[in-house]
Amino acid sequence: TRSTRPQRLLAAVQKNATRGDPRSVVRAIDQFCRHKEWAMNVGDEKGCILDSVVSEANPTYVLELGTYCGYSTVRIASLLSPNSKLITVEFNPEYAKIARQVIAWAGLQDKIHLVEGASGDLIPKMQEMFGVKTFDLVFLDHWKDRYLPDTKLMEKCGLLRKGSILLADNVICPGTPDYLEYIRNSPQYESQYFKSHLEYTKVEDGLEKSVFLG
Ligand SMILES: O=C(NCCCCCn1ccc2cnccc21)c1cc(-c2ccc(F)cc2)cc(O)c1O
Ligand SMILES: [Mg+2]
Repeated sequence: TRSTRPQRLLAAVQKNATRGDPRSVVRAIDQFCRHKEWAMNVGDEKGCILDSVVSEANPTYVLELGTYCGYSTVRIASLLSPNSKLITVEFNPEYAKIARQVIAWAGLQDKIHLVEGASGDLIPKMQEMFGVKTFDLVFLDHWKDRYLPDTKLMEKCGLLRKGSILLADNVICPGTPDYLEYIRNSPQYESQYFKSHLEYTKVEDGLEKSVFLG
C-alpha cells in the first residue's frame, strides 16, 4: 500500500541528514516540506523564533504537546543543557512511530521522553510519571481547541511556576481564538505575539509567548 507522508518525511531524513546531527535533520525536513510535500511542522521561519525563546529560557524541563514527526522536538532538544529533559506528547501512534525514528536519527533520544496519549489524560499524570515538579517551558502545537483547556489543567495541576513560559503555535492559522482571548486578558500572564507565517507558506501565522506570573 502507498506510504504515508510521515513515512516519506522520515525517508528524506534518512537519505539526506547525517546521523547524530540534529541541524541536518531539521534542514532535511525543511527541504522536503518546501520542495516535495507540505507538512505541519513549525517550520524554519517560526522555528527561528522557537529557537530564540528556548535559548533565552534555557529550560530544565520542557513539555511539548503535539510531536507529529519530531521536527520541533529535535529543534528544542538540540538547544537544551545536558541535564534537561523534554517530554513530548503525541496522540497518533503512527506519528509517534515516525517521530521516535527521527529523534533517534538526530541522536537526541536520551534527552527526550515521547509519551503517547491525549494531553487531557496525561497532564494530570506528569508529576507521578516523570518526577516533574513544574515545567519551565511548554510548547503547544496539538489540537487547537485543546490549548485553553490544557492550559487551565496545567494551572490546576500545579505544573506552572512563576516565570514558566507557554509558547503556542498557530494562534492565527488554524487559529486558537479562545486561548488568545483568555491568555491575553488574564492578569496571571504576560503575553507577546511574534508575527510570522504558516510553515512553508506566505499565509500569516504567529507564535504567542506567555509568561505565567503565578
Ligand atoms: O492541526 C495541527 N496540529 C495538531 C495535529 C494533531 C494533534 C493531535 N495531538 C497531538 C498530541 C495530542 C495530545 N492530546 C490530544 C491531541 C493531540 C496543525 C495544523 C496546521 C494546518 C493544517 C492545514 C492548514 F491548511 C493550515 C494549517 C498547521 C500546524 O502548524 C498545526 O500544528
Ligand atoms: Mg503547528
